[in-house]
Amino acid sequence: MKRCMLIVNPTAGRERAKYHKNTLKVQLESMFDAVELRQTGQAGDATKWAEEAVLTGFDSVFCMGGDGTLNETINGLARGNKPVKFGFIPMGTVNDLARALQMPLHPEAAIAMLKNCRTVNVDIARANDRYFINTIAAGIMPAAVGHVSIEQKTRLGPLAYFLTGIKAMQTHQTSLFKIETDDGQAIYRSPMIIAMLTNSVGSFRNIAPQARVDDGKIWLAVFKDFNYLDLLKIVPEFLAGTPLSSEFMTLKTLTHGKITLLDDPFLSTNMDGDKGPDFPLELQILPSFLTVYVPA
Ligand SMILES: Nc1ncnc2c1ncn2[C@@H]1O[C@H](COP(=O)(O)OP(=O)(O)OP(=O)(O)O)[C@@H](O)[C@H]1O
Repeated sequence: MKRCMLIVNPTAGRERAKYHKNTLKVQLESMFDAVELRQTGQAGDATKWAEEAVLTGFDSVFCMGGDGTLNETINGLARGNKPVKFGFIPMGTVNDLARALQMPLHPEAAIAMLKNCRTVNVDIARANDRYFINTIAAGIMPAAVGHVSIEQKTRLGPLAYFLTGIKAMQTHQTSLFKIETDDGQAIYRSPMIIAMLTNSVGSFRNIAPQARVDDGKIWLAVFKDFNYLDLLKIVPEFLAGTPLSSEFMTLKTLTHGKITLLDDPFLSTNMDGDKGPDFPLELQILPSFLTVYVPA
């Protein structure tokens, strides 16, 4: 018997799940013998339930929510560590994974897509004792975007994060990072570092446009400090989709590595849009770990 667990965050995406969860359940009932719908009541539920689904022999786990719910569900699947297929209906502000997988961003269209879908294998990565599927970032910009309000997100969408981040960059705060990889170690003073698995970061594709969801690589961007003239050049280019040049960042790939903060013990990280683990970060790619439902 093929069973599917459906995890819904009722608070995600300005509480829109209530309009779509029953349509999704009906669609899943046409694909599986049984569908178990669970609604999260607090942070941590999605991880706990996804792990339970793996350990109790479910065929697939679906989630409906923003990037935070997605990250929690993937953490449960990774902890369970057995092959269980994963599907999701994007309901957040940015939805980087959906963008990277060319999935419809509107919940109705994403549910309809399941009528004609296939699965692909997608990399995830571990950072210390947690897992991510899009990004782990640290520095002045990621710290600022953690404070974007629901009103700003509603009004501006992903642009709310971009504008808040650009404003924060003008404080010119930098941190000293030591980055150790197979190629050796290097020390950088930087306002921001981003380790990413997909080509979509905060909805933009300018940082690592070559990144593929299954390339087995972590793409690490270490940004240079932007002055006012740099920003005048970068912002219009960035909004037009031009890839960011090496004049403004160092981009490298790794399969595993360690990032240590040398001068600021209080810098926090942002992982898939929510608070991530603290430095030092031990990063490890898990190639093609996740089997994900995507458009056929
Ligand atoms: N019932 C609940 N009440 C409050 N918070 C919850 C509940 N269920 C889950 N959460 C938490 O809500 C957090 C935010 O959810 P999520 O990121 O999915 O939506 P979102 O904030 O609307 O999306 P985005 O940040 O992309 O706009 C999750 O990290 C999760 O831990």
